[in-house]
Amino acid sequence: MDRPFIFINSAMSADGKLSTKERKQVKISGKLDFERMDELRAQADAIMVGIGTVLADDPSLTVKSPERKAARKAAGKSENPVRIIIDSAARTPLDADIFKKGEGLRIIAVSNSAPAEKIKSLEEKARVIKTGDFKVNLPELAVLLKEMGINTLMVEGGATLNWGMLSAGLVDEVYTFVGNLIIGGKTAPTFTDGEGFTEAELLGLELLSAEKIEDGILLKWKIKGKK
Ligand SMILES: NC(=O)c1ccc[n+]([C@@H]2O[C@H](COP(=O)([O-])OP(=O)(O)OC[C@H]3O[C@@H](n4cnc5c(N)ncnc54)[C@H](O)[C@@H]3O)[C@@H](O)[C@H]2O)c1
Ligand SMILES: Nc1nc(=O)c(N)c(NC[C@H](O)[C@H](O)[C@H](O)COP(=O)(O)O)[nH]1
Repeated sequence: MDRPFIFINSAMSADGKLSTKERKQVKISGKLDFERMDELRAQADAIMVGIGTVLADDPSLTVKSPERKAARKAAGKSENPVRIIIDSAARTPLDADIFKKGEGLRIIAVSNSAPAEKIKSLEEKARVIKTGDFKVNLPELAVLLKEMGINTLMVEGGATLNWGMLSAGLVDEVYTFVGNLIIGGKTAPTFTDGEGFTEAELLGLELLSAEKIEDGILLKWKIKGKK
């Protein structure tokens, strides 16, 4: 399948959570890891999050550093990568920060069962791509994104989208910043939620690097496929 190089970059607590049991955003990264994330964003052709993240965090998904934005412009690119929301039912709020902040193309991926009137209102703010009957068909979307010239795609989460991408075999590398805190909670989102693999489907990884950053550790993994 001709698709972009796809990596996930998320921050999780030492006990593997992405946020609290109320899905409240937690500042897990320190200054240096946010800097690292900003650099990853600036180097990426596109950034992708799920609608759950948009509804919980209202992220702008913009590049923060003026130097990085200038470097992108000097290279003839938009100051921000393409920003993509995976949103089966077209629930993205029209006043979401992602529409208000920064220049650059926004893409909302919806399923074929999304309400027509919601799609119509989103089309004034973003390019809407319809794929999948009830939930977004991620493999099909990946091929479309590659055809659009997106060669490097950064997935920032959340928990369910990470599952969707990993279980579809669409992820090449995973970068997890493990922060120095415990969040706990049976219902708190983890790095990978969703249905979960059976013993026969476990996903094998190759450790690429482990690096201490401030009080946390950055683990970089290459996906090897079924263990
Ligand atoms: N710490 C971090 O790095 C980080 C990063 C992002 C999000 N978060 C946290 O994660 C939580 C959000 O995670 P979440 O799991 O609720 O939502 P999510 O952001 O993973 O969005 C998942 C939603 O995307 C949609 N979707 C459509 N097609 C899909 C498919 N094929 N596969 C998977 N999803 C599909 C569905 O509506 C699904 O519910 C928030 O609390 C947020 O703060 C943390
Ligand atoms: N790398 C990272 N470390 C964290 O500690 C944390 N909570 C997130 N969460 C990711 C989520 O997408 C955030 O909501 C955006 O990172 C908000 O920042 P922006 O407005 O997008 O710049 N990501």
